[in-house]
Order: sequence, then C-alpha cells, then structure tokens
Amino acid sequence: MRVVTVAQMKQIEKLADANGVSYYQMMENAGTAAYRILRQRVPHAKHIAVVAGKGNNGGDGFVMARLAAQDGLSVTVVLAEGEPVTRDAKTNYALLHALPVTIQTADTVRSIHADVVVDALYGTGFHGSLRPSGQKACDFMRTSGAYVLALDVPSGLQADTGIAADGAVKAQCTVAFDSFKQVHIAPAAAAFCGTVVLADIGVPDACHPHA
Ligand SMILES: NC(=O)C1=CN([C@@H]2O[C@H](COP(=O)(O)OP(=O)(O)OC[C@H]3O[C@@H](n4cnc5c(N)ncnc54)[C@H](O)[C@@H]3O)[C@@H](O)[C@H]2O)[C@@H](O)CC1
Ligand SMILES: [K+]
Repeated sequence: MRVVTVAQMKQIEKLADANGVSYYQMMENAGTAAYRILRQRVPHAKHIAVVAGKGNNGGDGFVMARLAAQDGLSVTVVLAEGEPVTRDAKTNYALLHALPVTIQTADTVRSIHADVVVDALYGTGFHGSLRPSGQKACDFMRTSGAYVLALDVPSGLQADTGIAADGAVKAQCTVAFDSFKQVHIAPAAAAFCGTVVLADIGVPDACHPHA
C-alpha cells in the first residue's frame, strides 16, 4: 500500500506530466474514475449536487458534473467560493455551459435536494481552519441527508495529518487519487472518510517513489 505526502504527490504529478500524462488528463481521469465509483455505489442516484471550491479539487468535481449531465442525471453545481481559478478547473467549468447543469452560489445552497452530494470543495490544498464560506458549504454537506462522496480528501481535513477542522465534512465514501495520503489511514480521520477507494488516474508506475 502506497502512502505519500502532499509534497510527494505534487512531485508524482509533475513527473507524470513530464512523461506524457498532462495535468488536464489526470483531472479528467480523476473525475471519470470517481464518477464510475459513484455509479457503482449509488446506482439509483437521480440528482447530484457537486459542491466545488476554486482549486483543482473543484475541477475534478466539474468533470463529474459533466459526465453525470451527459448520463441524464439532474445536476446542480454549487460554486461555494466563487468561480474556479486554476487553469484546468476553469476549462472544465467552461465545458458545463453547453449542458443542462444548474449553477448556484453558496447563498442558495439550502434549497438543494440531492440524493448524492459530491464534496469537491478542498482536496490536498486545504490547511488551517474553515472560513465562513467553506463552513457554510460543509454545513450543507453534513446536514443534507444525501450520500456524500468526497474527492480525494473530505473537506476540512488536512491530507498529511488527518486532522479535522471544526465543521469538516463526513463522507460515506472518499475516493483517494493515485496514492493514499495519511488522512486515508489515520484512525482519527476514519469517521470522516467513510469507505476509502483508491482510483487510478493514469500516472505511470515509474513516476512513483522507489518504483
Ligand atoms: N494535477 C494535479 O494537480 C491534480 C490534482 N487533482 C486534484 O487537485 C487537488 C489539489 O488541488 P489544489 O492544490 O488546487 O487545491 P484544492 O483544490 O485542494 O484547494 C483549493 C484551494 O483552497 C485554498 N485553501 C486552503 N486552505 C483553505 C482554507 N482553510 N479556507 C479556504 N480556502 C483554503 C487553497 O489555497 C487552494 O487554492 C487534489 O486533492 C485532487 O483532488 C486531481 O485533479 C488530479 C490532478
Ligand atoms: K474534497
């Protein structure tokens, strides 16, 4: 079982990019793998809400939103902290405009009724405590009553330690991308991660440490 730090994960992705698997392709693979896992775990899902942050974790969520809309599901995307800022997340957000996807801001989040919530708020980039906008989005996810699937890391948890900020998301399932991080094996984080499923995002074996 491969467990890496966030710094090692960045290095792995950099090497993969240099070896022909672009960052954009890894995001596509991550979102596609997570969507497949979602369909296996909640086959009867009809309405999914993707709660997206501004970084690449949000980008993975936009890929899932696109695939779900193409599959005929009802899809709501919540821009919890505004529009995306990273290049690949912006590209994947733009692709949603041609699809029947409802885009909402955090202000209207309480009115959403979904059977699945995708936590694409923060991944490995999270540190510190939740600020008001993040808190609001996490409150919605925690209290929605929906099946919560977290992308890479349940929002509000630090990937390298598994320490949870007050108000962090509790997921039924967490999809870990490429490698496990401490959060996926730390006993204190188990109740937040739920079932952890590892997803291949196309990184060549040789890009991993000690490969
Ligand atoms: N090539 C890549 O880098 C890939 C990244 N992937 C995804 O990208 C994630 C990492 O993406 P990012 O590094 O863009 O970061 P995240 O998307 O995890 O975090 C989003 C932003 O939140 C900010 N933030 C940190 N702590 C905060 C706090 N307490 N309150 C409010 N905002 C806070 C960070 O500055 C960061 O810009 C991974 O977990 C994974 O899901 C995947 O798409 C696979 C490929
Ligand atoms: K997340």
